[in-house]
Amino acid sequence: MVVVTATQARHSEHTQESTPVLRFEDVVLGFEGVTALNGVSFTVNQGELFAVIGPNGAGKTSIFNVLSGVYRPQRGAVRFGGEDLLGRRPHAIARLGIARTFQNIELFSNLTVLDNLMLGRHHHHPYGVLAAFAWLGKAQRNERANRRAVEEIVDFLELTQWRRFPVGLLPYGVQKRVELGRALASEPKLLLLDEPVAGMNLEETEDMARFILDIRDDLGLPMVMVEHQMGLVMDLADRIMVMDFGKPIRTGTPKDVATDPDVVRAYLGEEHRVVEKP
Ligand SMILES: Nc1ncnc2c1ncn2[C@@H]1O[C@H](COP(=O)(O)OP(=O)(O)OP(=O)(O)O)[C@@H](O)[C@H]1O
Repeated sequence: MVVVTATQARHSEHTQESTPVLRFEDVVLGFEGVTALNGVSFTVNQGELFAVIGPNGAGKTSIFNVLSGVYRPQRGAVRFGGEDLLGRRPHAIARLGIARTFQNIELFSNLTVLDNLMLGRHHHHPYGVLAAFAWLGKAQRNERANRRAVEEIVDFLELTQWRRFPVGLLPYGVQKRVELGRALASEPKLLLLDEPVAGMNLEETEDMARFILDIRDDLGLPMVMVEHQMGLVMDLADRIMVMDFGKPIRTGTPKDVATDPDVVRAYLGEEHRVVEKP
């Protein structure tokens, strides 16, 4: 079972102490004359929501592109579980259990919600086409298991009323939720959220925030989130890494980061000082 019956431990305050699932070590990535990442290191712990923030061009998307195998850095190491990710192609990294959502929705707009989610499970078809003919019974059982898993995700993300609608007809916020569901459908071990609330209105943002917290708290799934909306990051993240010009300038809890003078100066600007919550 995928989502609801998953037996992962609920999120606890111990995330900081557990063994990291992801290690990004001294990564350097350059493009003809531009250094996108200049010695970036961080770890993500089991069950942790780790956010990356920074101004435009700071290197946030480059981190995601390295993690998902789109870019290969010139230096450094990236380890996920026991595996070295560098040099692996995107589909091989996806197979290891890293799923990603995109800034711009990447779904099949003329297919239904259910069909888009089924496509998210393509790693879970253990039989090739020929084998499926030979072992039709097993393939059918497999198909039924995939359908059950997809229905659990529909339920978890409250998509029931839209499940048979073509995705292209749905409100933007719901489409972003379907994209999140597609990423969950692959049963990832790490989820990368690329600006999950970009372009959303307040209600859609609040819904998405709730689902992100449910994923962390109910499924214990570690996440890396890039997001511009400072309030959301401060509210949701366990730890935040603040990037500037390809380098982390501070990594810590929202409180640590919000009160760090370098962060306030370099990124937020004095006039945008984050007011600490009581
Ligand atoms: N494929 C590429 N070719 C050349 N330069 C690139 C490429 N990808 C990123 N860069 C450069 O690397 C730097 C970091 O870019 P990146 O997209 O990672 O920043 P970002 O923090 O995600 O910015 P934004 O918030 O605008 O998305 C920028 O100077 C960018 O122009």
